[in-house]
Amino acid sequence: MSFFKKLKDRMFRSSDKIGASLDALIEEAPAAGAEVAKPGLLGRIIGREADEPRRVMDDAMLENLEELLIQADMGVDTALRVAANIAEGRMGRRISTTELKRALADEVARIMAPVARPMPLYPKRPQVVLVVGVNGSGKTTTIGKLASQFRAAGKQVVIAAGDTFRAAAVEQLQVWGQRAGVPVLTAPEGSDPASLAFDAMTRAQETGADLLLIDTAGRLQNRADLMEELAKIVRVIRKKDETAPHNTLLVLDATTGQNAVNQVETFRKLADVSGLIMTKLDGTAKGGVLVSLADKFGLPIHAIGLGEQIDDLAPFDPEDFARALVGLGD
Ligand SMILES: Nc1nc2c(ncn2[C@@H]2O[C@H](COP(=O)(O)OP(=O)(O)OP(=O)(O)O)[C@@H](O)[C@H]2O)c(=O)[nH]1
Repeated sequence: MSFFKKLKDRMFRSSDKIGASLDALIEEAPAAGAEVAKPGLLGRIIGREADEPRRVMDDAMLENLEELLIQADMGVDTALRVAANIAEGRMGRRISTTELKRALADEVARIMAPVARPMPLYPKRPQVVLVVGVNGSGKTTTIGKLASQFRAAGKQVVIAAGDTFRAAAVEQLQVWGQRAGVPVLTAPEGSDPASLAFDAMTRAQETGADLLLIDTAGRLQNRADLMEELAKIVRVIRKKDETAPHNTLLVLDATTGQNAVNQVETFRKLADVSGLIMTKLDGTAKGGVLVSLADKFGLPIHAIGLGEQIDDLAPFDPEDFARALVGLGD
């Protein structure tokens, strides 16, 4: 299945997706003084763009557009700038829904293009990938999906179950390891995650593994503890390879909307985040938060999660994402 098809089928299933709101923005009764041209009968039947409803781009419409983008979790700053860019050169003109969607998709794709980058692979063996994020963001699932993809690409992968505080998390990772056909190194519940990371590093080096994926705990209640724990893992693996970790991936749950912005801010203080993976983009109307993140932080978005199955991790394609986000067809 193509990326776009999967995105379109799965992403933003919710009925309040941006596309529907954009349709309503043009079609619904506007504020007093604004003008909407109703489509002719033929236009309604065959749905030609020329016959679509149109609305004059004026201050009221600009304001509606700003509100819509803020509600779509783009964040206030990004929403205002995107709306202003769309209005530029269009003020006083009657525009159709399709024109509005295309203009928005172009703006979104322009913001997203620089951050759409796959996780870089380095000539390092093992390449150490530290995976961070709050509990429930989808770390375990994402590690399983990544392991499976890298394995399918011929890489030898080892997983370290670094969330030693929760037996359930370790068990879940073992299940994903089995599915991906990748060994999962574990340690007794409550033991030191850094010591497990060191053992995993040793094993990965001895066995000539290409990649070592290290899961970490995600409790944010006590930031100082978490920071110390992550710092200790990094210190310990650097005893074996001073350039490690080579990637620090922050896994974010798209359904949390603007909360994801706070998580990036927090985790950037806790660890040297090198890239993002956004999970659960299927079935949420909050995909706009990716635009906000790209605009605010410029961190690479390596992949997106579109479901709970092992092959539901897709590379991030800015144009397809933008079209799916605004509800444009192929
Ligand atoms: N729909 C959907 N669900 C996802 C996706 N990624 C993860 N999930 C689900 O989200 C839930 C949490 O995922 P986990 O991988 O356990 O998250 P975690 O960050 O490891 O959480 P802890 O194990 O609590 O630390 C699970 O029910 C997953 O199946 C996704 O892309 N789409």
